[in-house]
Amino acid sequence: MKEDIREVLINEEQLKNKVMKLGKQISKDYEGESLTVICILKGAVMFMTELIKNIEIPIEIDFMDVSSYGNQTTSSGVVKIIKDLDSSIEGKNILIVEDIIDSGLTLNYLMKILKSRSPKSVEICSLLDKPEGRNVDMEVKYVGFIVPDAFLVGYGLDFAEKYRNLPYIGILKEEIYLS
Ligand SMILES: O=P(O)(O)OC[C@H]1O[C@H](OP(=O)(O)OP(=O)(O)O)[C@H](O)[C@@H]1O
Ligand SMILES: Nc1nc2[nH]cnc2c(=O)[nH]1
Repeated sequence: MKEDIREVLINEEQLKNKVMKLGKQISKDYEGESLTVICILKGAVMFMTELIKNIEIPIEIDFMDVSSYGNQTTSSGVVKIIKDLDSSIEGKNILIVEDIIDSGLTLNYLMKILKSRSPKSVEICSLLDKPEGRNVDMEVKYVGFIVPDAFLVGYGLDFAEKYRNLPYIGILKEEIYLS
């Protein structure tokens, strides 16, 4: 796997520190409130499990799986729900946890669906934000790192389902996804 990585963009230490900081901020912002954390499968799994260890208020978790990329490196623009939430979110504070916002199409679609279910509030926490890729405007309350316009893998992010278990965020060599 390592030989397919052009450069380590964010190392384990940087990830750990940032996740800790985000967890503290979320704990402070939702103090005295209840919170449901929604993990968007599969890319956000590693981030979400680390993040919730750093959230110090009681939370519930739920999972949703949507896909717009398939095995491609650019969004198809068509977002498909593969797995919906298990529970109702009516009247609840919702925090959507994502690994990356690129075109914004996935979250734009998700926000519309979740807001139509009458939650008390919905906010987004994304580990990575790639503003150069954006096709739709998106308000993101919590962002870990602003990243350049390159295809990233590791810490949950994949290319064709591979590299998710790398403990850092790396830039994938172009010859891997162009071949
Ligand atoms: O802002 P966008 O351009 O919509 O891209 C962001 C989405 O792309 C990735 O999901 P993917 O469909 O690859 O599924 P995965 O999380 O299961 O890898 C990522 O996890 C985000 O959900
Ligand atoms: N793995 C991965 N998935 C993405 N989805 C949107 N942008 C990216 C990216 O850079 N890497």
